[in-house]
Amino acid sequence: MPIITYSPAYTIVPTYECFNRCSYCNFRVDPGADKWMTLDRATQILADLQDKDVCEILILSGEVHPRSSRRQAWIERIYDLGNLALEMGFLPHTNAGPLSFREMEKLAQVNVSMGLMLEALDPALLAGVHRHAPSKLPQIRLEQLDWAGKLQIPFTTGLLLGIGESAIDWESSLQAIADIHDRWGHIQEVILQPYSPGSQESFSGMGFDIQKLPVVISLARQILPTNVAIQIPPNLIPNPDLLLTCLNAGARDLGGIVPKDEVNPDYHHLQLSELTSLLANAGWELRPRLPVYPDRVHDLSDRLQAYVRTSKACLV
Ligand SMILES: O=c1nc2n(C[C@H](O)[C@H](O)[C@H](O)CO)c3cc(O)ccc3cc-2c(=O)[nH]1
Ligand SMILES: C[C@H]1O[C@@H](n2cnc3c(N)ncnc32)[C@H](O)[C@@H]1O
Ligand code: MET
Ligand code: SF4
Repeated sequence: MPIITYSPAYTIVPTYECFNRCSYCNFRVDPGADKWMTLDRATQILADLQDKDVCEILILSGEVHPRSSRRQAWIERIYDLGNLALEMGFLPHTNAGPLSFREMEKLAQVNVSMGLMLEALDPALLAGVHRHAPSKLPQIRLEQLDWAGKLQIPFTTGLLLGIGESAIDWESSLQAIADIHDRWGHIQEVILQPYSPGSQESFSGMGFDIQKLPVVISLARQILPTNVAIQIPPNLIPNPDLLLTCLNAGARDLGGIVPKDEVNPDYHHLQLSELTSLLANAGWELRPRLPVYPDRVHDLSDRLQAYVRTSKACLV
């Protein structure tokens, strides 16, 4: 049977505080308004996960301003959380927004893959949903993808669909990702993420017309090199038939299946057993994977490769 993958994951949030205010965000709180995740708390959480089928620790963070005096402590905390996860047998994947080259290099030491959504290139968004989000400048994000390539970090990026971008923009954003991948070969997957309205945000847009997702997947499959997988989030796709149509259009990965989707807390995942039988009935085998794809493991440091080999490798 042809294979569809997912990553058995758990999300740790170093902080929800974020100096950006993307108007579709259901995650952020104001700077200073939450307590950062402590290493003690993370140790407890990870200890509770030891006997569960979890391999990836997704470290997803709100952002401290690059010129804030708290920036360095924030990076240190994210580094320490990654290191702790490794030492406790898990494999971290961090997405903490744009980083300086030095910061990226540092966090790469304790992550088997990292990520940053390109989202969209359309400059119109800077007057729309990204009006108060300096981190979402397209040039900054393209530069991040390029730096990640230079550092040979196995990388996840993607498009956020339905935030006011034009349909032409899907093509140019995908082409930009393909071009960077041609240069460095480090993009392991591209997420096609339908913007999904939640209860906390200020935007309250319509959400992406989910019926169009298969079309965007076909477009992505035409533009992206074959060794870049297309990831779609099953909890944001409201009916099983449409999910199967997306797979037929070329999506091959369902991303992190987590107990709580921190970005879209209003959308729950199906039970793994339900998802497995849904796919099996349509002739697909659902199989767990690591947060680093097999063909990218050789890019990791010896230390990280050793962790990959001895991780709870629930899998492989
Ligand atoms: O559960 C989620 N996982 C998200 N992930 C995690 C992803 O599903 C997995 O961590 C990767 O596939 C690595 O295994 C992201 C990873 C990125 O690098 C960039 C963006 C996202 C977005 C989400 C998300 O909205 N929800
Ligand atoms: C982690 C990634 O999640 C995406 N993101 C942020 N808010 C939403 C939402 N309401 N719906 C879908 N995706 C979202 C952003 O692109 C971010 O980079
Ligand atoms: N702040 C980062 C970004 O937007 C990651 C988390 S978003 C909820 O790229
Ligand atoms: S989407 Fe990310 S950058 Fe934007 S406000 Fe939310 S946490 Fe901050």
